[in-house]
Amino acid sequence: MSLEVSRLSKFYGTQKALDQVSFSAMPGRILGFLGPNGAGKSTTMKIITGYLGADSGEVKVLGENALENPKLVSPKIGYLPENNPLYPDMYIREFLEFSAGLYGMKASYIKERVAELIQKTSLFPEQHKKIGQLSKGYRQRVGLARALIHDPQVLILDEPTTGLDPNQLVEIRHLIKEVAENKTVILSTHIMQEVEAICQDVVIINKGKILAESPLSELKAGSGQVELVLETEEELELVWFEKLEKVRFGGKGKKQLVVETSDPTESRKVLLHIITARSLNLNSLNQTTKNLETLFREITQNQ
Ligand SMILES: Nc1ncnc2c1ncn2[C@@H]1O[C@H](COP(=O)(O)OP(=O)(O)OP(=O)(O)O)[C@@H](O)[C@H]1O
Repeated sequence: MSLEVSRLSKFYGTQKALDQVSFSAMPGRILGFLGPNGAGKSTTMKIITGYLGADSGEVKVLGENALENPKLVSPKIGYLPENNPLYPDMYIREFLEFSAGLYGMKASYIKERVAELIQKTSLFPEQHKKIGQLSKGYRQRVGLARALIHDPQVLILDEPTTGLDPNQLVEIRHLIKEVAENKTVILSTHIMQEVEAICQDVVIINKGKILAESPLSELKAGSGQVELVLETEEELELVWFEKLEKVRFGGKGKKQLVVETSDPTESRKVLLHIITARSLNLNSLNQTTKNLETLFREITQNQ
């Protein structure tokens, strides 16, 4: 484990923002930190990165106690905060050189490192612009380059793709995936597709409490539930399928039925029996695992 968060609690006044939060992250993997608005994601990230104190609990980064030794730990962490604070009047190169200087890097190495990161984050075409003149996607690249400048082993990214257009979104995700190799990455997001696209592990937080922590594949498989999606030529009625427990119409309306089941073989038999008995024309019958969005809604709404 390169990052271990244990029983972290945090109050803002009388409001408990974090309640015994524990989870861990491993090198070479991207952990999706998922939660609705106000769940406690940014608060957790600010505590890990030393920007905020905790009321109780422990954070260990590469074996070091981050809350007790922030100066020792902060060089090991790269942080892209939610609002990506940058200096709009600075030029990209100037800003990155300035940031590198804050880590006490040698002047002779700074230029080389900045050039390397400009290349890596594809900032090259915009490199002569001031930060204030950049599009949001390019500003995120600068934020990422800034977070990576000291080659940290742990990377904390707070909603790195919020507000990006679909093309920028794909590019930034690709970039995160690329820079994540050999690092431990925690990425907070509301976007389930993002987690499905680039994360191997998932932690779900709601109202300051951890509700799930698992590899993504296990979370999806472990629900034990699959969905059968049936499409017919004719409109259907839910009462015909009352033998099956969880049945609803799908997104396509009354010609599409979704059956949630832990026994797909038996449910498929029942469905086909009804189709035959009612002489309906079957267009398709497919099986899918539950997507993360459905699981997330179930996990957070059952709290
Ligand atoms: N500085 C603060 N003072 C008082 N309350 C705060 C402060 N920062 C956060 N909170 C509250 O703590 C809770 C957790 O907030 P936090 O920003 O950590 O959630 P989040 O999961 O990052 O939300 P979002 O996805 O909306 O960014 C919220 O109820 C929020 O209003």
